[in-house]
Amino acid sequence: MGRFVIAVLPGDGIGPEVTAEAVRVLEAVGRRFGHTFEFHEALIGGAAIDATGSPLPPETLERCRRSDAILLGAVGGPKWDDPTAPVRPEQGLLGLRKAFDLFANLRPVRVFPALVGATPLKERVVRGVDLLFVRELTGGLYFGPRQEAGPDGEEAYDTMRYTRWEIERVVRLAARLARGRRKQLTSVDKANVLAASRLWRRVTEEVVRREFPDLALEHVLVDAFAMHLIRRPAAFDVVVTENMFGDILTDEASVLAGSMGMLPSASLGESPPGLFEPVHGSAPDIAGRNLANPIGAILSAALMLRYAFSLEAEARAVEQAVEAILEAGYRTRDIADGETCIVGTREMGEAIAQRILHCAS
Ligand SMILES: NC(=O)C1=CN([C@@H]2O[C@H](COP(=O)(O)OP(=O)(O)OC[C@H]3O[C@@H](n4cnc5c(N)ncnc54)[C@H](O)[C@@H]3O)[C@@H](O)[C@H]2O)C=CC1
Ligand SMILES: CC(C)CC(=O)C(=O)O
Ligand SMILES: [Mg+2]
Repeated sequence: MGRFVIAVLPGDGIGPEVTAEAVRVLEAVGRRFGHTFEFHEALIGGAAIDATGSPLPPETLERCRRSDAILLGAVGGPKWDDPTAPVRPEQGLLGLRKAFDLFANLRPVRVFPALVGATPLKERVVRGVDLLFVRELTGGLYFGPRQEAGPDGEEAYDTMRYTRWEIERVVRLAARLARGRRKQLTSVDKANVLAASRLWRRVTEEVVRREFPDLALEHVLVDAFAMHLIRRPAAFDVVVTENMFGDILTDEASVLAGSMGMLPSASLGESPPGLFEPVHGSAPDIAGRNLANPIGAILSAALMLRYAFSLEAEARAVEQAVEAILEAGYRTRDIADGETCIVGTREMGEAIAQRILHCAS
């Protein structure tokens, strides 16, 4: 019977709506398995800018530091989109990832059998897809030197910079995960053009051939991979790639799973706390209307149980509850195909929580 402290950072837009459902599900897990989860809310993103002027206030960092894991919703929205503003909501999230050195972002993409019909792709393409993206999260273009605008405002740049050490540690983690799966590792880069990608490919090749000779390793250029991902997704197992490529490819991969609202993520460093958040953003177009799909956030809570607390049976109970509720026909609007029961964010969370509480296995 464990006791775990969780920092909850709801953020903006649909963030508070989906994190509330992930908390509801964790509470159900606590009741069913006899654990105590202690939740402490803190501000991040636009909500934090409004309240304190900073997208990542020191109190939030301190709260996270004193927690075993962090559950986050999403940040950003039109209210804070002024390009001349001195601070932006996204800086809060990037700052949090950097502060805890969360260099590996695990983004599993699984197609639930009940949702095969929810994607515009052919059934034979998506059935059985089970991918794990490992996205480097604290380097590359999102963290390299940048110039917002030159003196005349007519020039700007961002820099993709990687060191051997940054590549080695994320590739090792991806390779270890591949070992526990189908032993297939795909590294995605743009080595025909980018120097950082050539280093990425060289280091990946060395690490995997030397330390993981049992894995099948292939290198694929990112533009072609974007095409393979929707033509033959079942051909891949673990995909490791740099920060921005991973960001873009996983939004694309959400089409396989049926919706942006379906994908979870776990951001891990060498030590706790890890950060657990859905892949999607703050979805201002549907915020505040009980329309958001909370499954990405709920599956992120499952990843928290697995990776932060080593509670594998509990993680599986959440994943099985999601699967069962989808099989039973529950659908939020984004995954509805016309024949199933359309429910709101809260009803979907409640159904999954009830399933966890009342299902024996
Ligand atoms: N991790 C984060 O906090 C992220 C934040 N953002 C921010 O979010 C804001 C909106 O960005 P967008 O480009 O619109 O991306 P988005 O991911 O918020 O939304 C893209 C589309 O997917 C839909 N969608 C997203 N999550 C959904 C859910 N749970 N259920 C049902 N539908 C869902 C939205 O309604 C929208 O049509 C921006 O301010 C952006 O900077 C974007 C990506 C990640
Ligand atoms: C800083 C985030 C807004 C970047 C992003 O889209 C993501 O991590 O998914
Ligand atoms: Mg993204």
